[in-house]
Amino acid sequence: MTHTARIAVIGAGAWGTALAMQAARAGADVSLWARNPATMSAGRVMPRLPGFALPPTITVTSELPRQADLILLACPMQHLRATAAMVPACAPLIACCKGIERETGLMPLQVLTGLFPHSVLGVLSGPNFAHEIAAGLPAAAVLASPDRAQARRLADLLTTPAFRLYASDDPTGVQLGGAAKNVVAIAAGAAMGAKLGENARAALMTRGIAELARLSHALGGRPETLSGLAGVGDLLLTCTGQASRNYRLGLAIGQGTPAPQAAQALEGVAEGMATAPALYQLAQRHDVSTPVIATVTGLLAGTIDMAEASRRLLARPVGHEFA
Ligand SMILES: NC(=O)C1=CN([C@@H]2O[C@H](COP(=O)(O)OP(=O)(O)OC[C@H]3O[C@@H](n4cnc5c(N)ncnc54)[C@H](O)[C@@H]3O)[C@@H](O)[C@H]2O)C=CC1
Ligand SMILES: O=C(CO)COP(=O)(O)O
Repeated sequence: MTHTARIAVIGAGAWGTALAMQAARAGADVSLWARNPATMSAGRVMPRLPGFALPPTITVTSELPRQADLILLACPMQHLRATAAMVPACAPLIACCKGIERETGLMPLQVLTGLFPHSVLGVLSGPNFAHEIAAGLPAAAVLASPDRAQARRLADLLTTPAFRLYASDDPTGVQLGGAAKNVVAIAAGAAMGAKLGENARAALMTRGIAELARLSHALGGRPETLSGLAGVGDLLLTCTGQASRNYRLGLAIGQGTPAPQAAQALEGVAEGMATAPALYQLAQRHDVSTPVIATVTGLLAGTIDMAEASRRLLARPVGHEFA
């Protein structure tokens, strides 16, 4: 008899809820840890996923897992450390958030490694809007872990025909892709909000990928990862999909709303807000030039406005494309 995998999802935001639904579809026995489980019961519409009712196959709980085959951490990046610290090291842990820790400049796997030095660890990332995953629409993503065989084994636990989870042993490239795409999406949204045109957006996206490539190279990520699902794939989705919160944050800023008000008006977390300054600092520490990330950081901090942002990027010397 084959064993039914027990998957614990920590965090009942949009992404945690959608991942719990996906894990149930993959045949797992699923528990979903919510900070406020009273708002979630079988058949009731889920708070962070309007239009979707909680399937009866998912157990919502305020009890942290004591036994599991896989734990998915699906909280916002800036709460990963505190959330993970509550979880017993009883199973492989996968960080499903995208971003850089503001205070330390660390990526999700680095945060987890500090807390769980002896556990199997990984990250999950890719072009995935939660509401589409919840609806069971076709999608693909990457599960990366330093050990290729572990990555494949864990990815298999969540894979279904409609959700194609590829394995990778380049967590650095995968995490940088997920972090940077949110910052570039703010730039893309701002360009559209300020009516700079589709050409400007395409240029920002492409130059954003060039910044990501330089940063990833400096930090030991592999170039092919950036052309994959967690790199270009997610950047394309987030810079063009109207459902993206980071894109919508940029759109509002481009239309003249100050960043704090624009962020407050959003439903849910826009990770690029905290990640932009963290990524910029990381780039500076490694002597990597990242003008798009620097400009977004200035826009978010309110130290420059949209006109100055545009002026600064356009005033840069035009050299060789891949210099
Ligand atoms: N929503 C999406 O389409 C996708 C989101 N992600 C990533 O998943 C992560 C979580 O995002 P969402 O689920 O969309 O968030 P969300 O915006 O739907 O919900 C935020 C969640 O954070 C929780 N939270 C708030 N304060 C907290 C605290 N102090 N400690 C712990 N948890 C706290 C809230 O209870 C809520 O569950 C982010 O890193 C995001 O980039 C990744 C792929 C898709
Ligand atoms: O990560 C996402 C899609 O892959 C979700 O993007 P937003 O966080 O910008 O909504």
